[in-house]
Amino acid sequence: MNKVAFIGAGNMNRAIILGLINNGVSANDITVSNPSPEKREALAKDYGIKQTANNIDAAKDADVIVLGVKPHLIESVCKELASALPVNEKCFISVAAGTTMAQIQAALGGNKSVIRSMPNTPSQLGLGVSGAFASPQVTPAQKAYADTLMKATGIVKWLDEESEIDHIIAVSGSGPAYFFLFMESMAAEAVKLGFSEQEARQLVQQTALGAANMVVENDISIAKLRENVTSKGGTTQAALKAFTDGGLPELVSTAMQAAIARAKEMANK
Ligand SMILES: NC(=O)C1=CN([C@@H]2O[C@H](COP(=O)(O)OP(=O)(O)OC[C@H]3O[C@@H](n4cnc5c(N)ncnc54)[C@H](O)[C@@H]3O)[C@@H](O)[C@H]2O)C=CC1
Ligand SMILES: O=C(O)[C@@H]1CCC=N1
Repeated sequence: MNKVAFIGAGNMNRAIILGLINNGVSANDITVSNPSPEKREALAKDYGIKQTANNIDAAKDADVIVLGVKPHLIESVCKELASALPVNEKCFISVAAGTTMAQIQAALGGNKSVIRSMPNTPSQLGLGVSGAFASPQVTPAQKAYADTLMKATGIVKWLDEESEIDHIIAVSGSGPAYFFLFMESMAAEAVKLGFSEQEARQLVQQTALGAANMVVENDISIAKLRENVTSKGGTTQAALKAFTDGGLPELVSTAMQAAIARAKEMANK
């Protein structure tokens, strides 16, 4: 079991493909399909993987098929593949938010091997997080192979309940965008303070990188790391008071619950 097809050459599949290539998966074992040529051709040119406009051609020799199209297209892509391929022999990994196991299996024509995975875009750096929930039909060999694939892009958390996928979405699937918004806001203020856009980006990205690495490298709580920056009566305390007075912790909770609610709403379309 070593051939993998990616249906869709968009942001998420591209991030996973880059993660796999950077971790030594052979380009010969990877095929990507996408209706329009630009993104799939760029992937083929840059990384040597195979590409095609035809989903069935991409998937026919694959052991694992990663479904990386927008949620509203997952069912039609599954029906297309099931109409032409022996889907009992394959393992499908859907990365879509808000498309349920039941919907995917029904579109594939029954109880097939399906894994719902929720990755995130830092997968392209090998720094991704993937939550994964497997249907009972997934064999131990398929699960082991899917685990290896996902681990090439970062850490993997296997889930016991499908509903936990929505929680992974709220934390790590959508999570990079929360940090990007925060960094954008800091950079915009840095520009207002007189730094050039390039300087502002450099200051903010290095601060974020340093803070994230301090969390990774130090075996102490994140709260303690925050306290270590916060001199009593000093500048950080003044800034943090503005955040808490403005309701930042509650707002983070509201935002994450909104992501969960939206995932459920998408599933009930
Ligand atoms: N972008 C992210 O950070 C994450 C996205 N996801 C999931 O990944 C999936 C894809 O999202 P993105 O990559 O952001 O979207 P995207 O729009 O960047 O990529 C989707 C790609 O699918 C292609 N496509 C459209 N119809 C197709 C078809 N019939 N057959 C093959 N390819 C087709 C499009 O041309 C496009 O290149 C979604 O279901 C989303 O929920 C999951 C986790 C994180
Ligand atoms: O925004 C979305 O719906 C997808 C799922 C998680 C990240 N991007």
